[in-house]
Amino acid sequence: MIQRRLLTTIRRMTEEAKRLAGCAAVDNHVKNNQALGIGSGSTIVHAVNRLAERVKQENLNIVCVPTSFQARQLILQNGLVLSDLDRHPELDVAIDGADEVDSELNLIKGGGGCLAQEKIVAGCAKSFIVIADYRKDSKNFGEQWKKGVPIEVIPMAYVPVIKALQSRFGGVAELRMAVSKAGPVVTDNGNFLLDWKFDKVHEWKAVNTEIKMIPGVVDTGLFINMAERVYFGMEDGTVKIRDKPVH
Ligand SMILES: O=C(CO)[C@H](O)[C@H](O)COP(=O)(O)O
Repeated sequence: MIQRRLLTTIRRMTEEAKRLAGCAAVDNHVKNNQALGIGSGSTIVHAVNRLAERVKQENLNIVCVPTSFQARQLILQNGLVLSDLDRHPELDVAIDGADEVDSELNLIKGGGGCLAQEKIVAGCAKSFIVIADYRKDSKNFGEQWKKGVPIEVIPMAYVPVIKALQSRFGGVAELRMAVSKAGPVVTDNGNFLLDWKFDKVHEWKAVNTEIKMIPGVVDTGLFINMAERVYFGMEDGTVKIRDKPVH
């Protein structure tokens, strides 16, 4: 009973932390006449709610490019203007969640399986802003996020890619299985997902490039040197801002 209450309290606190991060990012980065990239996951829901509120209150002229089927639904359900990269290949800001953020502001993304479109959209934005709760804040990858690096692969290549990953970089790579469907998770692009559980801290920029060179790999959940700023919603109700370090 006490344990259940504690779990409910933690869940509520985490949700509030996500909300605070999402609102802060929208309030600080969204201006009139912008084209925005809309990320995927549970944290972005709060950002889109806040965006819809501001668009209504301030009569803003905003178009939104989604990173997934979920993001598209969110945009439509909130009465926002849906666009795409054909019409808006240059975005002012992209806002998205993350599974883990390291001290250099590199990210692991793709826990929700949308990494390929998320990376394309983030790459089209002048500013890529990340929103996350306090559990995502790490010095090195793997400290907080234990599910590995998601990697999207062409279905016919999943076994050779698993073999290549394990022999070149160690660790264990597994095909992500669906929960309410028999068989594997299929991405919005019709591909499979691998979760590569690495067993050491790597030089992530080089590893990302090498993984992308394996035939059959569509993209990785490693977002290296892409995020400009991260908003962390904290347990105490504050928001911590972290900018990309200047070296
Ligand atoms: O990369 C993602 C989906 O592919 C999400 O942004 C990431 O998994 C974070 O999700 P959440 O906000 O639910 O913690």
